[in-house]
Amino acid sequence: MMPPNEQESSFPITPGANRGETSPVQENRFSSPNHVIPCLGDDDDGPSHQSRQSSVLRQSLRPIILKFEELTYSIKSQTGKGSYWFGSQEPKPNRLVLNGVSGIVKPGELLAMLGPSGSGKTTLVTALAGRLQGKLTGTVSYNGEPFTSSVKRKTGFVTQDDVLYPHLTVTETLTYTALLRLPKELTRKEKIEQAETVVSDLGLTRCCNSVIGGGLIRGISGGERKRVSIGLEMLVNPSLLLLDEPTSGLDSTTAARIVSTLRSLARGGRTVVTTIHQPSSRLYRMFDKVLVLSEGNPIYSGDSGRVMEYFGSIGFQPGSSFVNPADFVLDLANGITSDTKQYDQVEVNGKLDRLEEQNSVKQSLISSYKKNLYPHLKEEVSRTFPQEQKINGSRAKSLTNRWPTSWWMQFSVLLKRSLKERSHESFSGLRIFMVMSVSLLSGLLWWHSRVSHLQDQVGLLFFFSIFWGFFPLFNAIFTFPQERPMLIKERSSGIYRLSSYYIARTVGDLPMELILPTIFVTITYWMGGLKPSLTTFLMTLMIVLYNVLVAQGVGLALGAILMDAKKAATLSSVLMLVFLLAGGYYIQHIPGFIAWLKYISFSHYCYKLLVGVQYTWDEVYECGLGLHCRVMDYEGIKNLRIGNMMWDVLALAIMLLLYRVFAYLALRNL
Ligand SMILES: Nc1ncnc2c1ncn2[C@@H]1O[C@H](COP(=O)(O)OP(=O)(O)OP(=O)(O)O)[C@@H](O)[C@H]1O
Repeated sequence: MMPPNEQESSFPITPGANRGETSPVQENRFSSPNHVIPCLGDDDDGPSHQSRQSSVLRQSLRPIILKFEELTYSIKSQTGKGSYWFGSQEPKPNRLVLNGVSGIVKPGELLAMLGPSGSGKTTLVTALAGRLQGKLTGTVSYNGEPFTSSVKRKTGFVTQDDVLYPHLTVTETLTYTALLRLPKELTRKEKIEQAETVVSDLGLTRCCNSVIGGGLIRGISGGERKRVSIGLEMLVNPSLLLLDEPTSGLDSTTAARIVSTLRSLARGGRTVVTTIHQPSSRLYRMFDKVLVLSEGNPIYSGDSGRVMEYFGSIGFQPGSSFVNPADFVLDLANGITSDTKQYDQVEVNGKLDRLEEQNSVKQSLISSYKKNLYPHLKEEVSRTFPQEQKINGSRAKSLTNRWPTSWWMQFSVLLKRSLKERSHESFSGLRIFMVMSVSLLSGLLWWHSRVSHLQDQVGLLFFFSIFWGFFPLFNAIFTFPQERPMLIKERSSGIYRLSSYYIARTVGDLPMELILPTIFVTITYWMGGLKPSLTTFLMTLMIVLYNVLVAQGVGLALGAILMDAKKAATLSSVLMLVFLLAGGYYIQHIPGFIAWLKYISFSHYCYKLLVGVQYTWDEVYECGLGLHCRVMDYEGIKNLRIGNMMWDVLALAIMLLLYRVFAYLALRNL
């Protein structure tokens, strides 16, 4: 038996009639405590009184009419033959992914894009969200405007893959985003309340304190994760909501709940567009309009309830009267007209005949669309609606505020979020154990080394420079490749400046990056018998920390430029090996033509500085029985050419700045 709610709204004849039956207030099932979507099957988890007052499912204040006309998008096909360097390269033909797709979606409507896998649904919804890279021809307009930053802020886009931080809880995820996305006119308290409202409206109350999870971390379920993703977009009460396969991988009940939420959001005056793979007939009935794609070509665009009537009118009838309309149109989009007929053909004529017939069915459907549906659609798209003119007035005002919050607010929220998300990593027992054990082991190996064993002592100083070059560099290379999806998602929604993110992200790593070397140097310096002077110890510590910051910058730059942790790790291994060899400890007489390598090695400058502060100019050591030599005349130290140490400090300062600028510029090009 179908629930009464769904019976009432099944198979609308026209979108207008469909909306006429149910006003936004009636449709908003979630404004009633009995209708909140439960979390993990919790049926009595109703929203609070406060959330009912300020529900995110409330009416949208700035409705948007979305129009798209003759959208065409092609990509270069990969032929796989030849390569740039070897053999001749065949010219790559362009492959059409979208071919003349048009449509109109008005506030209050829920449009579903249907089509077989690879038919171009994701490409189309990404284009409508203003995020498609490459050359798109045709026009997309939002109340007659192109995709401006003000439209961007009124648009919510939920991608197929949920991009969420796995270690944050549901509430934390929504609260941090609320603090970043909601305008500065709202107080902190109001923003937090808005996040709480989303938690309760989307039925996430029960799992609000559970971590999101992902990968190997156990967290909330797939359906809950999808609702969190929708909730993140709902925080700003978007006028236009675009979703890519929000129900994929979910059971039918959860999928129905999500589509039902989308319908409620549409009924609140929003324009909602979603792609969907294979909806059940129950889900199909919730859509107002459908757009069916076949290999990038539209074959139907219009009311969901008129699909069967339309295809019947052009000679395509379903095999049985109880067929799910979605299954029927998906078969047609694949060129399959009727199950029985199709399978007979396979057996009798073989694969080639079957493909030919499918192609001819698809061509016939494309021509029928152009002849019967497109002229009406074109006329509707070119018409100007009263709502469009009304909203244009607010454009100038909304364009003046490019960012929802101040730089400082963005920085402080991003810093807190980064510290929270990465606390498990920064303060991981394994990292602390590693540093402690290496420091104790080196302390024991160099136990109370004496100046007379000069080779050993400078070896310890060189070890400081190399170990604290490798370790921070390797930790830093993963930073941006790991963060890439989140950064792209949040930056394309115009939530924050790159500078506030960049500084927050690098500052967030500093406490642990600096605490660990401090512990290490403290233990190893005194155990290793280096100069027992507090000043020399503190200067040694400062130099090591300085080196850590430079190495971190190199790691960040490599990660940001390559955006691939594996490649960056390989490159940094080569780089560190070069720095190790050219650092001035192992090879004292590097051939002139390659001696420049040491000047680009930050470990070389660090090593020079460490030796420079450890020994004074007139310091002597026992270089033979009863013989005393000047430390500075020791072959390994003499070749370092220790002079004015300010030059070494300056060289490191330039590297510190330069590598971080490189990393920033690489992120700008993401
Ligand atoms: N950047 C790209 N590089 C190569 N091929 C692409 C690219 N973008 C899209 N395509 C191709 O374009 C076609 C349409 O892709 P799209 O992801 O839009 O399809 P879809 O209908 O969403 O598929 P699915 O339902 O499986 O997600 C596919 O054949 C895909 O391989």
